[in-house]
Amino acid sequence: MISLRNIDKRYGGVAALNQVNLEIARGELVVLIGPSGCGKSTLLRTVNRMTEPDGGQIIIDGKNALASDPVLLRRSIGYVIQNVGLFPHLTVRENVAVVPHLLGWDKAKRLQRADEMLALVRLDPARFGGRYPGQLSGGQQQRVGIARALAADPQLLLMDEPFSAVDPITREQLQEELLRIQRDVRKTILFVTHDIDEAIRLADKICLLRDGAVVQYADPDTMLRHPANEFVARFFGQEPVLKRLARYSVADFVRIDAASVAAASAAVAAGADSVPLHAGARAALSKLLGGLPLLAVTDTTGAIAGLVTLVDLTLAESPAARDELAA
Ligand SMILES: Nc1ncnc2c1ncn2[C@@H]1O[C@H](COP(=O)(O)OP(=O)(O)OP(=O)(O)O)[C@@H](O)[C@H]1O
Repeated sequence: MISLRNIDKRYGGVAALNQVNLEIARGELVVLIGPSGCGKSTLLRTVNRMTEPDGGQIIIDGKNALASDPVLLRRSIGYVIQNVGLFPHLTVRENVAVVPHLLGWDKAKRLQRADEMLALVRLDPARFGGRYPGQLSGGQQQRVGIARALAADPQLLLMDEPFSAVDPITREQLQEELLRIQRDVRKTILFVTHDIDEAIRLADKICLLRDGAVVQYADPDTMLRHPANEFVARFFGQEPVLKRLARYSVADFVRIDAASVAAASAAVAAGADSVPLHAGARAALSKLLGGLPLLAVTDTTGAIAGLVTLVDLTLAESPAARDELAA
């Protein structure tokens, strides 16, 4: 889908990008990560030519992107940034319909498309479509940003720290939504973040940059288990097994046999804490590390579905550990 070949970009004496090579397959979600100033945003922005590289080739779907009209190229690529950049004087529905409008779709079609996209990001079009961006929370605005980026059905989506301006709980919800949307619509996504857990949770592949160059490009498991060098190992830090938990939810570990459901019900009746099935495994782990023997797990209706324990999350029962044993 995308081939970046020998991309160079210099600002004065600084090499922001230095011979970057990257192959991204159709439908893959690739996260760019690395220390501040390593070139993540610059690399992302060369793909839609908001930054023109000094050298190298960008091939998108077999076409030379550096030879195409940059305005048309940008319209064909979805783009989501940190503070969304919604137009304050347009309604939510009109904001989502901006690119279809630029592409000349007729009004009925583009408004219908906007409503479909709002529903996709779980904003009720009847309730939110007519509001103005200033009447939404930060997380809701971010959802509108995603709906807008998807409105013209681009195959490629560029996301530059899209979730970094929201609180941690909203951020987790948005990550969950993005994974769900990705299961539904499968786009090729290039995603910049500073957040290691976010990278591990979302990425099919992580590209770790340093001083404008690619240090390692691999799936998160490989990156954590087989860091290419000391820099990669230090960047991802301690406890790689726990970090890999970021990719899993409580549903991957829950015990649902009758005895477990009974034990969980008794624990809740005695005042024990619970987590929903879709909660992240790391969130459950931090509760358990607070000294709880078990956590009850609830389903979408709030009914008790089973339980998880510390052992479930950290030892051989975990999918991560099973992978390790199988490897
Ligand atoms: N317009 C510009 N003019 C001059 N230097 C620039 C410009 N844009 C980026 N740079 C420099 O290029 C390098 C890479 O910047 P870039 O913004 O791509 O890094 P980043 O990894 O996205 O950083 P951060 O994580 O801090 O957002 C940095 O040294 C930066 O100072």
